[in-house]
Amino acid sequence: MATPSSQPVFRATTTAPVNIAVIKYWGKRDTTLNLPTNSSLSVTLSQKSLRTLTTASCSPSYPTEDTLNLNGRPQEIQSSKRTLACISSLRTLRKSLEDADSSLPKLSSYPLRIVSENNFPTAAGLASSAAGFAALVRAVADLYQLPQSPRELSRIARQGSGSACRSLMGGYVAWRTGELADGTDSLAEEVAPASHWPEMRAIVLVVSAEKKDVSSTEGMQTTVATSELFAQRVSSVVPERMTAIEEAIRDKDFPKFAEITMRDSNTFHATCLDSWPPIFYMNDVSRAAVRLVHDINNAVGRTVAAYTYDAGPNSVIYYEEKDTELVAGTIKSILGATAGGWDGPFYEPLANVTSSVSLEKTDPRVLDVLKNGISRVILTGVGEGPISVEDHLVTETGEMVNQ
Ligand SMILES: Nc1ncnc2c1ncn2[C@@H]1O[C@H](COP(=O)(O)OP(=O)(O)OP(=O)(O)O)[C@@H](O)[C@H]1O
Ligand SMILES: C[C@@](O)(CCOP(=O)(O)OP(=O)(O)O)CC(=O)O
Repeated sequence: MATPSSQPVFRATTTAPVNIAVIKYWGKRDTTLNLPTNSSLSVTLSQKSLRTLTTASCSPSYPTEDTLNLNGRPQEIQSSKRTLACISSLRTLRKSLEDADSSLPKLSSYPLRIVSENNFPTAAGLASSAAGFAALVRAVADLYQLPQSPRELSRIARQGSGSACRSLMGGYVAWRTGELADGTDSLAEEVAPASHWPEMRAIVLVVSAEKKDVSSTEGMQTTVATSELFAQRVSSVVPERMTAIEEAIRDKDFPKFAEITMRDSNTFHATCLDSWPPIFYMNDVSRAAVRLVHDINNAVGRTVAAYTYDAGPNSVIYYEEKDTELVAGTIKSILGATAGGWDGPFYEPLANVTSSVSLEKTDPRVLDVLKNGISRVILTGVGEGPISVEDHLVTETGEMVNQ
């Protein structure tokens, strides 16, 4: 795939983070535009542990079709309406810049070569689509030197995967459902930067890195069509929780943040169970982690930990740095220091942690299920949005860098 050196190759590379919602997006009111039935709110996680790296490049010398290579494998993007929708919106914005300034190179007319890698399992409930589409949109927008803000770009990333619109920003991010039929007001916005509440930590208990049975897209449509609980979630439960959790974030009120987070995860999974046929994302290991978190909070006498589950069995447990020993230390005492492959940017401080909460009231079977069921533990925390880097996955002459 060598490119003649006389032809220029334009490149831009970015990293993008995953985000884990504390008020869940579940349900679409428009499947083509990918518009949600309710607002949602997430915490962007540090890219020191989980991140997508994407290079967008274009050249007049590339073969005619746009291409995307993910983790070393060519993807069928011509049949991926979502990827095509993102690329087409970005190209239209570039074209209008070129129409207004004839001195600009005609990048919008060149084929794109996009190369991406996720440093964690794809399609396994670790929000790869969120980081992946956010990185794709940010990288192409940078390549095209678009002036649009992350908020404006979130409208485009949303078409790739709803949750991706929240990964264009760091910290605490809301995706407002919007009211307009064309979706122009359905955008993500930063509620607070990571620096407002940098003490927020997250421990990810990887229960399964397998591809899940029911995709989020399919699962949420079944829920919208069949769950009787769902209407109430959308009309009153989520709007009240959005207001309350934004107050909790503003006041850095962890117990309030934690209760809303756990309740919203539970309500979301209740609507899955109430779907017809029912959808199960949590399993015995997930439920054991729920029990553990409640036991830790009871033993400590205040709420120090909050679980949440996406469309899969993996637990994400939020806590504040000051409670690292009580939360991460206790989990380490159950799983062992090395069992489960602990890693992440916040692991080092845990190396010497010995104290933990007494779990004498916890059913020993819960501890066994956790010990046997968790394959990996990632210690991370709130982090920044996409970062522009020079670590290109496409060479100056347009070839893919060997990964
Ligand atoms: N780096 C990437 N670049 C472009 N697209 C990606 C990238 N990573 C993932 N995707 C897209 O996202 C899809 C996976 O999304 P899916 O929602 O099934 O899983 P997930 O996001 O890992 O899990 P969940 O949404 O439940 O947390 C992939 O099949 C691919 O189409
Ligand atoms: C449970 C969730 O993680 C669902 C995420 O759904 P997706 O964003 O993956 O769905 P699509 O828009 O169909 O791609 C909750 C959340 O992240 O808010």
